[in-house]
Amino acid sequence: LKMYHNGATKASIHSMLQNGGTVHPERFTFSPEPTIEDIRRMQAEFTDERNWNQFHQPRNLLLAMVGEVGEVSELFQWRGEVAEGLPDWTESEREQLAHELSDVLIYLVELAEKCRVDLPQAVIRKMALNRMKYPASKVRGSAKKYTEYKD
Ligand SMILES: Nc1ccn([C@H]2C[C@H](O)[C@@H](COP(=O)(O)OP(=O)(O)OP(=O)(O)O)O2)c(=O)n1
Repeated sequence: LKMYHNGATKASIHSMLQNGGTVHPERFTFSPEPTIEDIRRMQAEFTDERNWNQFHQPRNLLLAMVGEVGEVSELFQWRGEVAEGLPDWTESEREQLAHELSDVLIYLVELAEKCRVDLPQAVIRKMALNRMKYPASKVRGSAKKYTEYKD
């Protein structure tokens, strides 16, 4: 792994540049685009152009997504624990991971579309439920499931 000044890596420098040059190597954000709706539309165009909609029923999309989750798992198996930022991974391994995670997302987004779940809004609702179920004041620093909390 190539290290720059103060142990910064190529990935952490990329994240610094992404974050307006501020030196917070631990901070990471996504690009604002494409949105989930952009991804839905791009995949719809991809399948339309190939007349593949006939194969893309919800159950098939679910199986395809789970298959791609398996491919993500393959990249992590037998490695032992992997630290945040994947410091020991090669550029090629990182790119493979980016591909497999994208496959999972593409199928997830299309599955949600075919099930008529408005995914971005569903996430907002679900996160509101999560916050109610796990009040920060009550659960901070503990990973217990909500059923294990008394009062
Ligand atoms: N019937 C299909 C086949 C592929 N794809 C798209 C969505 C995924 O992003 C990607 C999946 O392609 P592959 O099934 O070829 O899987 P991989 O890209 O993971 O290749 P491999 O299984 O060889 O690693 O292509 C799709 O929408 N519908």
